[in-house]
Amino acid sequence: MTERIDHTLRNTWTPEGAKAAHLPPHALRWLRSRIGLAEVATPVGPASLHTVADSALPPAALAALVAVVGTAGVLTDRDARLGRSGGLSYVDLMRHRGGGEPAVPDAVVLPADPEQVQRVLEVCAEHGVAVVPFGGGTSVVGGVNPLRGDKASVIALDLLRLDKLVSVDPISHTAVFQAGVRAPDAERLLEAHGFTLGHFPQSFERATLGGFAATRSAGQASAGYGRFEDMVHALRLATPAGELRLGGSPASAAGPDLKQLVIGSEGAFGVITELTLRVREAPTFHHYEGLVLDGWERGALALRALAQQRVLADVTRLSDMDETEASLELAGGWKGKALRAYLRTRGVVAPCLLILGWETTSPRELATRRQAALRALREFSPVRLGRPLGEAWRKGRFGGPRQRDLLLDAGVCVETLETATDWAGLAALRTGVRGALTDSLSTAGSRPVVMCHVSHAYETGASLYFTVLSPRAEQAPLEQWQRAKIAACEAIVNHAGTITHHHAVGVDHAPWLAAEVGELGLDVLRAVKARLDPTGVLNPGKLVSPGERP
Ligand SMILES: Cc1cc2nc3c(=O)[nH]c(=O)nc-3n(C[C@H](O)[C@H](O)[C@H](O)COP(=O)(O)OP(=O)(O)OC[C@H]3O[C@@H](n4cnc5c(N)ncnc54)[C@H](O)[C@@H]3O)c2cc1C
Repeated sequence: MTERIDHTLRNTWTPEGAKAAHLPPHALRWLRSRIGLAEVATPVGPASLHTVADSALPPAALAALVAVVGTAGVLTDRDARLGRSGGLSYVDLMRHRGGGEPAVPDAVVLPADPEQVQRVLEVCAEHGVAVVPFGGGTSVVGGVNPLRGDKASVIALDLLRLDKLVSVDPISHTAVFQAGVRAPDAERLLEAHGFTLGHFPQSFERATLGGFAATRSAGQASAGYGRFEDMVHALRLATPAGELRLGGSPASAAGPDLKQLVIGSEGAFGVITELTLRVREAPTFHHYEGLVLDGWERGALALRALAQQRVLADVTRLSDMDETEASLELAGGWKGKALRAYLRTRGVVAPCLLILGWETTSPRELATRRQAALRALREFSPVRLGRPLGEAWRKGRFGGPRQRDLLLDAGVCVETLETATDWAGLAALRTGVRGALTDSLSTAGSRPVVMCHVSHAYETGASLYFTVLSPRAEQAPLEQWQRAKIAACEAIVNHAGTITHHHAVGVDHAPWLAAEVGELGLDVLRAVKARLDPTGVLNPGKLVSPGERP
């Protein structure tokens, strides 16, 4: 058995909270002058402040669930339920800082294997109990909100006991995992066999393999290892209508790929219980370095060249000027100042940081790939800053959520959103979303910083990932962000962006899904759900239950 996540931690990333990160005094000064941040502290409130209603699970349903998973497998205590009260978006986190009461499930059910998951779903369908599959609970789109839909009660179906590596096939380079395995545990378990999955999203420390598959996740090294859907060789899906076992061939022409229909179904079609994943030989050579390009337009051209010449590094990440400035200010001190001075001497007026990272099993492969990438970049005149900057990025690659806790404590409205489009439309999409966020969050006394980076580049286009820092409104802080998010979503669909490149649809993006797949497309998804989940118990309000566009 592997290490378990503390799900009762719903208000900070780690038990240490803001103490796990460091914001130097000059960074706070920079924030005050750049966004007009006032001195407000909004600490995490104690869990005891929340009102948690008694469990509404009917006694007959409770007894039937206990019969499947045992008494220890059904938790109805306050802390366990409050611990599955939502994901980890800004809005979720603010609910623990006096921003309103979180919705709480009526029970937490902990099946121990795929067969128990199947039987739990059958019990819930029979008793009309809504089911929210719960992996790492890191959703930032309301994916694990315990909504009841038209049911009187709801359980969080927590997969934490499905934590086993079932088998490894060193010949085919595949590994079978239960769906509740956390990403760091998966890497540890594979390391013993000389393999890696290579999936490193920023939520790596807490998220699970089942959650990655259910949301079509993309890790920081997606250029090298692919997105999560590229890694899924086969899967098992428990549904109220029975079990689906899909995939298993390296490729197939047997009709549309049903496995891909399940990947990204966000718990609305069934519960992924087991995944056969493609694994790769664990790298023995790592090389990360930093470069600077002058201006976003030149940076985007450089990325396109790398992608279309098929010489992307495994990690390829371009920050725009605002993100480069903020990274230097929030981390930098004298080093940041020195770097800026050096870049000025090199004639760079709009520094955009490019991180390139290679992970290989031979030094020769590393050298060949690196040289090919640097050759492709030459015409864009990058300033090479060497390995220390690249290695510093690698070291801090999972630090964002810790720094977020600290910024939340300091009264900052800090949130991210993401999209993608083709290269031809990328500049307009970025301008449109930046404009929407800036207009929505600007007030007489303050203006937000809207930062952007590309961390996933493809031959045909790229993702855009926005991070917003704004002074938190004293009145109605949740509405402040929700207005900005709506404005950004409208800008995304109006500029032909996808409503989500890797965070998934959940509750938050559901009103815009029709703009992407059309009403007929939505009907197709609803028809699939109706066949697999005829009584509609699975994850109500997510993916295929869109409200009106606000
Ligand atoms: C700080 C932070 C950084 C993040 N960075 C990234 C990133 O770099 N890349 C990225 O892709 N995402 C990122 N995310 C989003 C999130 O981590 C991903 O969506 C992740 O895939 C969710 O995994 P999880 O195990 O936490 O799933 P959960 O949050 O528990 O669930 C997500 C959705 O999937 C469903 N679900 C979970 N498990 C199953 C299952 N076994 N079967 C069926 N449905 C299931 C849930 O009901 C829910 O709808 C980030 C989130 C945070 C908070």
